[in-house]
Amino acid sequence: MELQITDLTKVHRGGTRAVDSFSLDLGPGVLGLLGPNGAGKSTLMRVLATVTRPTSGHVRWQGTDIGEHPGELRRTLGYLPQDFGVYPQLTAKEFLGYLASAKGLDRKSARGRISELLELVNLTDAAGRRLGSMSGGMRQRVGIAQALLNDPRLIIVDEPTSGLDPEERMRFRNLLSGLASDRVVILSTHIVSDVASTADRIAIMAQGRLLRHGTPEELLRLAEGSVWEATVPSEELVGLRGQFVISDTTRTPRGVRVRLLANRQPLAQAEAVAPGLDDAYLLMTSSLPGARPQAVGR
Ligand SMILES: Nc1ncnc2c1ncn2[C@@H]1O[C@H](COP(=O)(O)OP(=O)(O)OP(=O)(O)O)[C@@H](O)[C@H]1O
Repeated sequence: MELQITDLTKVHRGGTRAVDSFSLDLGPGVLGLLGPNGAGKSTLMRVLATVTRPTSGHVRWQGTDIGEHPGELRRTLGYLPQDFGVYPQLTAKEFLGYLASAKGLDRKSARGRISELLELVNLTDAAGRRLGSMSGGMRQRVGIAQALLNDPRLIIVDEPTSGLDPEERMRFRNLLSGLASDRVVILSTHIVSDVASTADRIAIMAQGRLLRHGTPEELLRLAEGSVWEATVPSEELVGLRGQFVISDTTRTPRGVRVRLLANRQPLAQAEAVAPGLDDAYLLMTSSLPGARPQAVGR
């Protein structure tokens, strides 16, 4: 099972180069696609899901070029777009039934599959509830159920945890990683904690380009030696922000505990600490022209 993305570029009408010479090969497992808002993640997901065509480059699924044969991938694709629209008047079961028939499943196998999926996403008891009356988290779970109707081998989910509470997020992440042993799962997000625990590999994207790709451990190793902590009087914080990328601050009775990124020891009292993925991500995205590291989610 393999998805090959080769030199992919998408220029939107109006000239925005949302995806810029992006190449990556993927096998089974969860790929966390991380990038700040506007990095081009949704555009890339839409090209991979064959919703929009690239300006140039190729995507191959099991060796077949999906530009020439989109059906090869569509048959085995589960896609949860960022702006997943629902019909508020339909119940979860009716909605899934409607999509199952749109995907060509016959009535009998659709019925069995829908019960299975409602069970998987923990919505069996809410099967008869109208989508309009559900919480954001419940609707997202209906969204993942619809993406799984055709037992896809390639699952693409775009910013799936926005609007979910922490418990729902965790359940959603566990659900996806449980599916990934024999499927290619791509999860795009700007929230590092969404991918920190579940992704087998992480790709960091910014300004349409792939900045880095590797296992979480490989990305952490790149940040080793660049993360420091020091306690400073709170009035020094503003000055430090002007000089360094600050990855975290915590108030303590003795001042502010600051976590910051620097190539060498930034302050006499600073101690080197082990990097987290938040730090690694900040390090890779904060040096970009026009980057606003404070906007990076945690
Ligand atoms: N249909 C479109 N027409 C023109 N420009 C677009 C279109 N869709 C996206 N863009 C632009 O392309 C760039 C990348 O947007 P995209 O939505 O792919 O990024 P993203 O990483 O998914 O960000 P977000 O998390 O905010 O959705 C942005 O500058 C955006 O304004």
